[in-house]
Formats: sequence, structure tokens, C-alpha cells
Amino acid sequence: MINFKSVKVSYQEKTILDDINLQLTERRIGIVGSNGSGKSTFARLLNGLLAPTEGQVTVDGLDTRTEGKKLRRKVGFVFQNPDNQIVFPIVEEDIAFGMKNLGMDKATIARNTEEVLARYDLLDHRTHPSHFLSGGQKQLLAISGVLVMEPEYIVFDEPTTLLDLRNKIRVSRAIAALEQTAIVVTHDLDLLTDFDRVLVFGDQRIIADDIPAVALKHYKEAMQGV
Ligand SMILES: Nc1ncnc2c1ncn2[C@@H]1O[C@H](COP(=O)(O)OP(=O)(O)OP(=O)(O)O)[C@@H](O)[C@H]1O
Repeated sequence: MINFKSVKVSYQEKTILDDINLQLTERRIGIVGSNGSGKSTFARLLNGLLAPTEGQVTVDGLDTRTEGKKLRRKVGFVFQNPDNQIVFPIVEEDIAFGMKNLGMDKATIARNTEEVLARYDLLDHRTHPSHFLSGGQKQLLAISGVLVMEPEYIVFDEPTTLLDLRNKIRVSRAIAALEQTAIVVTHDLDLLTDFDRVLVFGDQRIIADDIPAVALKHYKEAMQGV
């Protein structure tokens, strides 16, 4: 369970999120809101990439402020631009990198790499340079690199923004098929249709929190009122 208690985030004088109180227990959670409303800031709080200015964020009881190392194992993070996430020139090396960092043994690294390459249809690319992959394949490689570290939660920050329709569908299916809890920040509202819960961000707070149909209706109405 993810728990936000009186969370505030400020950058210098500017408050981005204020008095956020939340418990997230669902498996598919969508985050929407206008540009600059604090969605990425919220996402980065979830695995301790960012500490709250005030209040507390815990994941399964672990405080993100003090348990950063454990948290980053528990909560994986997929960035919007896979080029920022892919660090090794060769596909299979990139997938192995995070697992090596965690000290996983060679046999597990080999098995997880094989499984994830097969799952995302990347087996033929395993020894190719990562930058030869298409945008969608790169996003799948970025997801692969996180999945193999066996996190229990995965946060996606705008995973389909850079993709064409075919690759959007591929990534959307990849997210739908995950066993893990997924928290997805997106402007792609179609991605959230089958989600369990959607949070709408605005004015430093959550302006709607409901099932997708209700929350997204609220969001669309709020945007049209501008
Ligand atoms: N490190 C930082 N220092 C100062 N201000 C920041 C920093 N990071 C984000 N901000 C500001 O915080 C606000 C919220 O940013 P955030 O990236 O969380 O919004 P967002 O909802 O994800 O936006 P978008 O939909 O455009 O990606 C913005 O006004 C942004 O300029």
C-alpha cells in the first residue's frame, strides 16, 4: 500500500503539491492533469527520487525519505524518454545492468534477460545496439530493464507520449499484462479506460479521485471550462 500523509512539495517559494493525503491499494492507478500540475513530481515521490518538503510518503510501511535503497528495489520507475533510461549500448547488457547492480546471481540474470526479451519480442535484437531499436522497442527495453529487477510496483511517467499508435498499443498491452501494481502518469486518456482508479491533479491538489469514467469526465469538464 502507498500512503501519503499531509504531503507538501515546494520548489523554492513555489508550492507544487499541498496537503496530499492518500492511500493507494489498487493495481492500476492513472494520474492525469494539466501541464505543470505536479504529476511527475507526485510520481517521483513514490520511490524516493524526490523527498516531500513536508509530510510523509510510505510504500508498504517503508518511508521514502529514509529507506531509499529498499524503496528503489520495491518501486521501479520508467521514464518518459527511454533514451534517458537506456544506459548501455547493447540491448542485453542494458537489461542486465540493473540486476548486476542489485547483486543478482548470473543464472538469474541470464534467465530474467531471456524471459523479458521473449516477452517483448526483442530476442532477435539482444546483441544489437540499443539505439537501433524503434521508439516503441526502446520503450519496451526501458520497461524490460525495470521488470527484470522484480519490483512490486512500477511507476510510468508518460510512457506513450513519444510513440505512434502501433507502439502505443504495444506499450499499453505491456502495462495491462503486468502482474505488478502500475501507477501511470499520462496525457493519453485511452490508456486508462480499464484502470481501477484515476487521480486528477490541479491547483496543487487532487481535484478528482474516482473510477476512470467519472474522474476523466471531471477532468474533461474542468479543461473545457478554462
Ligand atoms: N526541480 C525543480 N525546480 C523547480 N521547479 C520545478 C522542478 N521540477 C518541477 N518544477 C515545477 O513544478 C511544477 C510541476 O511540475 P511537474 O513536472 O510535476 O508537472 P507535470 O504535471 O508532470 O507536468 P507535464 O504534464 O507538463 O509533464 C512545474 O511548474 C515545474 O516547473
